[in-house]
Amino acid sequence: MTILVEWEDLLYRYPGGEVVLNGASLQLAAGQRMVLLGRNGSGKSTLLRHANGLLRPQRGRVIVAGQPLDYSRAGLNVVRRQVGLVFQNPDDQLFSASVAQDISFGPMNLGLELDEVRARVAEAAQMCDVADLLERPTHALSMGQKARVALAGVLAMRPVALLADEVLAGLDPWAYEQVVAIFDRLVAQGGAVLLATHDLRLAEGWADVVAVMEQGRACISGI
Ligand SMILES: Nc1ncnc2c1ncn2[C@@H]1O[C@H](COP(=O)(O)OP(=O)(O)OP(=O)(O)O)[C@@H](O)[C@H]1O
Repeated sequence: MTILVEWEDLLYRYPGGEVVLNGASLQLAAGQRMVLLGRNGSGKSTLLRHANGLLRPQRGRVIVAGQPLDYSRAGLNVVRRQVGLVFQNPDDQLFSASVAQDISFGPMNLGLELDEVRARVAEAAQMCDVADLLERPTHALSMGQKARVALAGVLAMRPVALLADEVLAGLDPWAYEQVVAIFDRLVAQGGAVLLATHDLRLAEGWADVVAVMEQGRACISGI
């Protein structure tokens, strides 16, 4: 079993806040569909934000594709190609004027050729069904459209592990099924998907592994 992302005994306290992660350990393996459950404020997003170095633990370590995270700019560039993180609130993820610019932001930052960037943007936009929105300003989208654009921006980086925070919450049933199919495709290609969610349907019907955040730790659940 190839472990793509490993959280090892993390301790994390937000500046001036309380301890959120306290001995949190979890492994996400290639080919896994994992759901992370837990009450509001239990630390699910905080755990996810450690996987690509957005947060740095005060104790413990994060290992991606066998390498402990390197928090230098170059190191974070490498890890952000491997681990894609979709935020809970798409407004935290969308910055550019247009949808096309937003989806191309990540691939442009990788320094890819323009043709390659265009191909990736077209592919990701088509997968997420936002191809007809490419010229639209991001601020003029509905929440469900924003969520799909944010996902397209992450997919355009072609991550091997995709971590998403409540990404399915605001989607209509049709878009929901479509996004689940995108996750399944990534898993079938040897990647892994971890969804932080309150959606028990996903835990019961979709996940291979269900983890629960409680008291600063992630426990693998039997359900
Ligand atoms: N930027 C921040 N600064 C200080 N405290 C924070 C910050 N972000 C989150 N917290 C606190 O850390 C704790 C864990 O938050 P987190 O967002 O990780 O939980 P969650 O399990 O994802 O919650 P939800 O299900 O509501 O999305 C909460 O008590 C929250 O108030």
